[in-house]
Amino acid sequence: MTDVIDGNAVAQGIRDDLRASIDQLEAEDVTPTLATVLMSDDPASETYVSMKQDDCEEVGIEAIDVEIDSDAPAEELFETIDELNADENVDGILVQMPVPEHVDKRAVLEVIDPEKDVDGFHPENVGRLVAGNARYKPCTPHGIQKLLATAGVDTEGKDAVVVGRSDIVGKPMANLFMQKADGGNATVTVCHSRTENLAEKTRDADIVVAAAGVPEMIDGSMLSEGVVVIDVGINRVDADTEKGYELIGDVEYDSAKDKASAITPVPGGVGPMTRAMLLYNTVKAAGRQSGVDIELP
Ligand SMILES: Nc1nc2c(c(=O)[nH]1)N[C@@H](CN(C=O)c1ccc(C(=O)N[C@@H](CCC(=O)O)C(=O)O)cc1)CN2
Repeated sequence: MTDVIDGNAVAQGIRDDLRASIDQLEAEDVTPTLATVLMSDDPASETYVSMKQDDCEEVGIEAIDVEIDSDAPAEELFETIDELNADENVDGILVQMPVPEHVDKRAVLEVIDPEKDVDGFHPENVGRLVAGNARYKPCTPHGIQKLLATAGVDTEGKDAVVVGRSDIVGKPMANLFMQKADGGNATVTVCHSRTENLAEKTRDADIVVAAAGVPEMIDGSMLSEGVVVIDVGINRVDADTEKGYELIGDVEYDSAKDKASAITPVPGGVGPMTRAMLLYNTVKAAGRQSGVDIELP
């Protein structure tokens, strides 16, 4: 029997558990506050930001919603970040990615105050993560570690193959898997668009994290019996549905499920965990910046 890992349920558990930490902050008159900044007309990005706002409301995090025209000058975004950096009431700042092409993404990540960088994308936070002393773990790979732990998958000594080398998922995931820490101690292979014989690599894996953004690029023929499959892909493809599209992962679900001991679905797998770990980082940021010593789940 394949364990279909229910990301919605695990994420709900994290949101419920975070209530106790938020209560600890509230007892000291601290309301954790997250500012989301959206500079995009991409419908998927709009959906994610709106879901993040709703999640904040559910758990008692104050959410500030900043929207900037996608064709506004880049300076408008930089000025907004400066203001949010200076605002003592703001604990966390999230600039939804991707930003428009005329905006220098790396410069954006560098101007966010590292203490407020709840995405964990600032170079200082990336460096701390690689050094094994993370301030804020990036939300998606952190969420995947939580999913694996909840599903009882021990990564120690396992062969983990990460397909995709993005700054948001692939690179931090590979780093976390290789660390001498819980959720790490794996032997890690990172595959990408120039990898030759991908199927040979994925067939050797105990754990496959598919994060390439290519619909159904990994199917059952590329996997070994008993593998754990984590599907990060959330691809909108045209379909005859009410919304006009359906969500497809980077994994061909049915054939992969036949091989897997555990697998995440799309939707309802990694996506909700990305959002839950953003709340976690925001509460952590509020604790750090207020000096209130909170316990985190
Ligand atoms: N600043 C950031 N930008 C982006 C990040 C990030 O971590 N920080 N990650 C991705 C996308 N992402 C976060 O914003 C994200 C993706 C998916 C979901 C989600 O909840 N998906 C649902 C389905 C939602 C739907 O109906 O479309 C699911 O999988 O069940 C949340 C966040 C890029 N940008």
